Amino acid sequence: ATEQTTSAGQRHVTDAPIADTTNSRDMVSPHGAHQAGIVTPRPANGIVAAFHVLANDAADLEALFRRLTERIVFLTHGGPVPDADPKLPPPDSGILGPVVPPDALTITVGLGSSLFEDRPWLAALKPRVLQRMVKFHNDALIADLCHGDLMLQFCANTQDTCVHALRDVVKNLPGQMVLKWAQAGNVPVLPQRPGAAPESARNLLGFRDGSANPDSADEELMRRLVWVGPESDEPDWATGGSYAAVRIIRNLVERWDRTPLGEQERIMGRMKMSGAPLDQPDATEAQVPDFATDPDGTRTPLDAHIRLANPRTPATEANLILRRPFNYVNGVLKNGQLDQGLLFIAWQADLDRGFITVQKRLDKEPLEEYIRPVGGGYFFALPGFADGDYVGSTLIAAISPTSQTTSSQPVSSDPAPDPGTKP
Ligand SMILES: C=CC1=C(C)c2cc3[nH]c(cc4nc(cc5[nH]c(cc1n2)c(C)c5CCC(=O)O)C(CCC(=O)O)=C4C)c(C)c3C=C
Ligand SMILES: [Fe+2]
Repeated sequence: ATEQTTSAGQRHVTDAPIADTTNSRDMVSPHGAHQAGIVTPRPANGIVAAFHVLANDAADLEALFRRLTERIVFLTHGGPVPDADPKLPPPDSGILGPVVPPDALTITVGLGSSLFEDRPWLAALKPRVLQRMVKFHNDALIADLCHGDLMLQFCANTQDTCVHALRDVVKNLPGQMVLKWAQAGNVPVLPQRPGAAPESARNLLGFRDGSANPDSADEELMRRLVWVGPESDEPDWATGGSYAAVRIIRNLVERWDRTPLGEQERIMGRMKMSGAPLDQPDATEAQVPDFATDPDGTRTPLDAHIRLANPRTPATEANLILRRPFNYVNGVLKNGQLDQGLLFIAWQADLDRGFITVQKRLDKEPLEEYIRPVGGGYFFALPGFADGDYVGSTLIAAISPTSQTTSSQPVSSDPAPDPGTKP
């Protein structure tokens, strides 16, 4: 490294990258009626990590949730790391230095269907439409990249902060959960022109992604589309939660980059550079397409991605989802192809009505030739928690004392007890 002296007389290593600290003091509260990281603004970086949970009874699960909450509260607020004793492993990985910045970090906790199904004392409390993700038409699912008892979504201004938080959780909850898979991603931060409407970030197919997303700042809309409400058919403990559909979707970028621009635009249903809908090509990405006056698909093909995903009929209003994806770049596959894609994350109040219905409409779409879903899962994001409370407390409170008396029995994946012996 070359060194130079700054005007303040300090030595400065010029070829060492210096993290952009402009926004490192941004703090997103982890507390509230809903967990952070769902309708809070999406920062530039994210990681989704899925875990096996080792809890065998309600007390174990409560201890896990309480420990996780402690880490979430510390990491999202930031602060000095504890002093290290040279004779012991350091309490912090040190990646972010002696003071952890909040950096807009959010950590969102979701539960997979296996957590409930594998534990008789939890089974009755499973959210109504929480289910194991099953294969869709174009999926080539890799078992090691799918499902999980518990999912954490980390979002922050920098990837270092997400990595630091993941390492912290893994280190601080040994014996409570074991990492199964993780996928990192980011969205390009575009320079915003002063006074101009914000523009959506681009995905790795080069298109703006997010143009027609429901407005996450519209509380009434989010109440309808994203949050499980008290009037729903869900168990009471789930009020304030939300369903996540996570999909790791490879983009076959070499093939896409050799596809003519006009074909790319017909596949998506939007102009590549501006994001305008094809039926109003001189408009902006904010323009709403008018499919009703184009019933034969002359302007927007009937099988265009946006037309299938959202036909914009009164009936399909119920299927709207809140997308919060990240792009991922994983290097090179064994066959020499670039391993890049979309870490698709969508939030909804009802998984069947939302993601699953939309994905069924997208099955066999022309875009399938250029994408391959390889992983992911469905998770239920726990309701929010107040300062002093812990994430998952409503679920723990709902576990009936009778089921807890049998709770020391092993989970179903362990050998069944000998029927001839008394517990
Ligand atoms: C099942 C849900 C969806 C999956 C999976 C999905 C994958 C996927 N999408 C793109 C690129 C774009 N999608 C766009 C819009 C869009 N996509 C979905 C759903 C899924 N996409 C919806 C509901 C919508 C909104 C439709 C509308 O309301 O008009 C767009 C257009 C811009 C935008 O509105 O965001 C792009 C571009 C890729 C590359 C991809 C898989 C890799
Ligand atoms: Fe899409």
